[in-house]
Amino acid sequence: MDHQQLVEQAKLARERAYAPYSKFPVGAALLTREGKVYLGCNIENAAYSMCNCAERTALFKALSEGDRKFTALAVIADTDRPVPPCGACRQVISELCPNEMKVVLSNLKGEIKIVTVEDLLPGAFSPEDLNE
Ligand SMILES: O=c1ccn([C@H]2C[C@H](O)[C@@H](CO)O2)c(=O)[nH]1
Ligand SMILES: [Zn+2]
Repeated sequence: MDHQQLVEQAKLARERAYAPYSKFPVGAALLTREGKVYLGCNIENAAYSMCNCAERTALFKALSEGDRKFTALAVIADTDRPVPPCGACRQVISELCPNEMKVVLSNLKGEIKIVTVEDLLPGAFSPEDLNE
């Protein structure tokens, strides 16, 4: 599965977004080492702080199904620039995905920006920082 195909999958996921408050649907597609794709959409709630982003939906689906090895993540929204993940997602992505993994940011205009996990959150707080 190439980056463009992963973006197409993210676009499908976006159609399933539950975003009645922001009216800003987002889709994500997470590729595993074995070639499986987990889709994620944002899911909002009338108690606004309970909203979950598309990226974290995809990651949480994957981990809860037993997958932990990922090779790429695509994200898409109707933005002027390829959609930038929020801070919370950057933190979660940085813990669950390898630093050098590619994250394919995109928008409905067909623009794509490819960054690494490390680019998204340089110097992220990580499990190694916990002194146990
Ligand atoms: O990268 C992003 C940015 C925002 N959102 C969601 C959160 C909220 O539901 C809506 C508006 O912020 O978009 C995502 O899912 N991913
Ligand atoms: Zn987010």
